[in-house]
Amino acid sequence: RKRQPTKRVPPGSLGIPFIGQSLDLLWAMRANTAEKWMSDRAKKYGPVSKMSLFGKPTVFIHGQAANKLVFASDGKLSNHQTESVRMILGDRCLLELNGEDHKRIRKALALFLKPDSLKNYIGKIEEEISIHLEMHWVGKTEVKVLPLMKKLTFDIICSLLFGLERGARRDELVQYFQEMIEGMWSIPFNIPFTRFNRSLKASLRVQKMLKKLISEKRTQLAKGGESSNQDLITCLLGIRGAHGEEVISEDEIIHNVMLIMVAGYDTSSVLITFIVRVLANYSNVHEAVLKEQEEIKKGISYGCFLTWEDLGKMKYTWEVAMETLRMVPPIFGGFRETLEEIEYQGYIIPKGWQVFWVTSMTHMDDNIFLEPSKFDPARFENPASIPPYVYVPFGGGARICPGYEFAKIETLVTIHYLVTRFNWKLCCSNNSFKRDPMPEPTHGLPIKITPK
Ligand code: HEM
Repeated sequence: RKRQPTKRVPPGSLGIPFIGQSLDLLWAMRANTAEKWMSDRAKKYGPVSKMSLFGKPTVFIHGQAANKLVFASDGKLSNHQTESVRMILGDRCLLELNGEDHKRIRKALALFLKPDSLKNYIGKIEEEISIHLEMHWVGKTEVKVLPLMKKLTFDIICSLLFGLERGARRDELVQYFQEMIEGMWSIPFNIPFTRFNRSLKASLRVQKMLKKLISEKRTQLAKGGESSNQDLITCLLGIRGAHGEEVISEDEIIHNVMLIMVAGYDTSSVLITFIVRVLANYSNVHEAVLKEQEEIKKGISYGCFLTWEDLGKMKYTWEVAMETLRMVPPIFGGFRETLEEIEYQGYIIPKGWQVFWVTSMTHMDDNIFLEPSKFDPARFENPASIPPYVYVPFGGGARICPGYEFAKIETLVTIHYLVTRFNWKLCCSNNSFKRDPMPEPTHGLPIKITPK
């Protein structure tokens, strides 16, 4: 009788209980060798391997088929964040929801984040950028780009998404918020004086502030005070069911507002910072971006804002952004959890295990992108030529980033103002960066600037 081949879990080691390979990966991220660490594992164990990350057995898969499995198998995989992310952001945020609940909240967020709504906010974004440049760039000879872009994107989020004006309250929120995000990718030991413990405390303070904000917005809404150009919180409070009841619970609003803060702040600021670095490193790219933006500037009358049509003309600038995202994706990768035992490439992935996908594994694959280390925006001249599930800076499938258009608008408008108002060069020749977990250029990318 022929023996059935026994199914095997993938090769690899789960390492020391609970800690596994978490510290190795975090160290590699901080040394900017995480991509190498992952590809070394792939060379050693093949396309599917096991390890233990952030307290859970994990299978690392990569390549086009792996991305397809992660992004298009909603019934077999649930979204799953590490324990630290769940405890800090809350269990009602989109990242933790699946099925109907996930659809309901995404639909609500899309009401605000869809291009038709965002079109109305370009002026408000420009206003924040103008104030930012006057305060932090004009009259300076040297600036650090990353911290400034973080400040700018946080201000844009506060103004557009929360309707929170400049002042002491915004400053207090940013301080707690920064403490909160520091422990998101850490081992969830809730022991005093650890990063994780500080993050949890800061998360409670942020939640308290948001509760108060929501209560104020609810009162305003009841008085009929808000109508057009509403902020995200007001928009979510305004969604009503058949009997006039609120459809999104208060916890859901708080947890998702915190998620949007996190998801929208670090990502876009990193993208804009790395575009600034690209423009300093490649004069031909800088010239082409400047030419495109100067043309658009000529068409804007004095005192008027950029329009949706103007953004549509920024084709080359967006190709530069896409190539920057290919080479330095802000999101390193992510996790899913198996809802049932899955068979993949001859191995089984047991129920309840984490599946780990990594963005750069297809972005830097020379079978997909020729000469992947070369910066070449022309790869994106015809986006339809890029095969599915290989270019994934915004993820894919049902969980593809809902903030894509928002990120695109703030990036294009910021770059428009930076290139048309300033010249710059890098202060340090060191082009390296670390991940924490977002990419951070050395010293936050100091540059010397001169006004045009
Ligand atoms: C350059 C900027 C950005 C990048 C590269 C980016 C990247 C991503 C990626 C890769 C995912 C999917 C993660 C997964 O499948 O596990 C994601 C999800 C998400 N992003 Fe973004 N993002 C950006 C900006 C934004 C902005 C500006 C917002 C909000 C205003 C936002 C909100 C979200 C949310 C809410 C999710 C969760 C979606 C879900 O689970 O259904 N992102 N983002």
